[in-house]
Amino acid sequence: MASRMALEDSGFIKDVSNINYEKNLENRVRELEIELSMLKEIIAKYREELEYYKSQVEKLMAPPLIEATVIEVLDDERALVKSSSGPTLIVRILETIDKSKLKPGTSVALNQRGSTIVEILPRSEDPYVQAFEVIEKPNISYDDIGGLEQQIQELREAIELPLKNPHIFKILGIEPPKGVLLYGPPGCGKTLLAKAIAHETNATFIRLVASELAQKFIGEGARIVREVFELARKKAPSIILIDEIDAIAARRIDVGTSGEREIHRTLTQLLAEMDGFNPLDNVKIIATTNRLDILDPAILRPGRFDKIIEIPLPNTRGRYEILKIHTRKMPLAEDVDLVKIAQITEGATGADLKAICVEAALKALRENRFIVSMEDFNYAIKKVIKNRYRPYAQILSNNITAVMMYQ
Ligand SMILES: Nc1ncnc2c1ncn2[C@@H]1O[C@H](COP(=O)(O)OP(=O)(O)OP(=O)(O)O)[C@@H](O)[C@H]1O
Repeated sequence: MASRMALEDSGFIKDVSNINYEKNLENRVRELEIELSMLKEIIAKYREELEYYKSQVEKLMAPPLIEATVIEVLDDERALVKSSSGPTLIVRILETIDKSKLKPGTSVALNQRGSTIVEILPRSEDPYVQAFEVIEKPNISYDDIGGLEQQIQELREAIELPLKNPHIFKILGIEPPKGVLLYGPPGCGKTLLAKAIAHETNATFIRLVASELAQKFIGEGARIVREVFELARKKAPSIILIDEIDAIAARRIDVGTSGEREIHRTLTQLLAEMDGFNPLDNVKIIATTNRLDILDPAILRPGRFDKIIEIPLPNTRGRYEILKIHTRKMPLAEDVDLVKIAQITEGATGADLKAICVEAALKALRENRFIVSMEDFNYAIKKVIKNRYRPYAQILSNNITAVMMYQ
């Protein structure tokens, strides 16, 4: 007891409790600092959330924008558009818009006054863009087409010559065909030919898939056909490609259902558009079909699709030419014999031959080789045949004899 009193007198005990007290305080300060920084983080998070909700409210309160489709970009500041409400307008382009993305057919949003393009809409939201595709100048040339020399010649006479030298037809007093119908099995180069013709004539290429008009754009077919011809005239010289025309132009026994009536309206509009322009205008129409036999004779009348060209399955020489094109940039091993491949792929379409080349190259790549061998091609032929055809491959020792049949 006496010693404690002595310690107290000396101030030692007081010092010890002071030290503890200060330590406690320091700890508390540290705790509070941690709490403070946590609270700051929480506040920042709430601020962020608040900003987000504010922007959402602003968006909800903003006036609606107007949807439109670009017809033509006039210069850096202005474009011609067709607004979804009907009229064709010349509008300004907001400075922040990436002008390289504005093309005929691009779907855009106009501000509420309909005076300025303020946004480029994603492709999938635009029914027009899905309904037809516009390519200013396709980069396919005649060199990219294997075989089909005679068909190319006929197309050049029917389309390229009147587009490039209309006066020749005037001098001779004859009318070139307005429309050309290409028919034959799928994947043999019909679309490719149409694109090549557009390329060689520097024409705008507008592709309309008729089956989509009939299935996806119900109730809009006739309007879309009208718009396509309007656009083609504005962008002339132009080539309109109507793929799978049988979807809207098949012979019909009766047009009873509303769907049938709608398809008939689309066809009527197409025929009216074709009848309405001069054969020497700068707009040409190419249609394709796999089913010539089911077409309504009305579309084959003079002044409509009065030139019919068959695009058949390629023969051996055609297959060789197509293989040469699709292996043009491929490093081939010495044992690769394209003539042999052409001989054993009877019945293959151009699309099949392309698939065989791609498949062979992929096999080499999978095996870390940068050179494609005959073995890769043999594998690819079997694979493509197996995927697309019924059992037609007979493997005879090291040789493959593939007999392909068009389904
Ligand atoms: N004669 C050919 N020369 C080179 N490649 C070809 C040829 N035919 C087809 N191909 C290849 O096959 C692909 C498909 O051909 P394309 O789209 O022109 O066929 P299509 O006859 O229009 O078929 P579909 O009737 O299905 O539309 C082409 O992109 C091309 O790579």
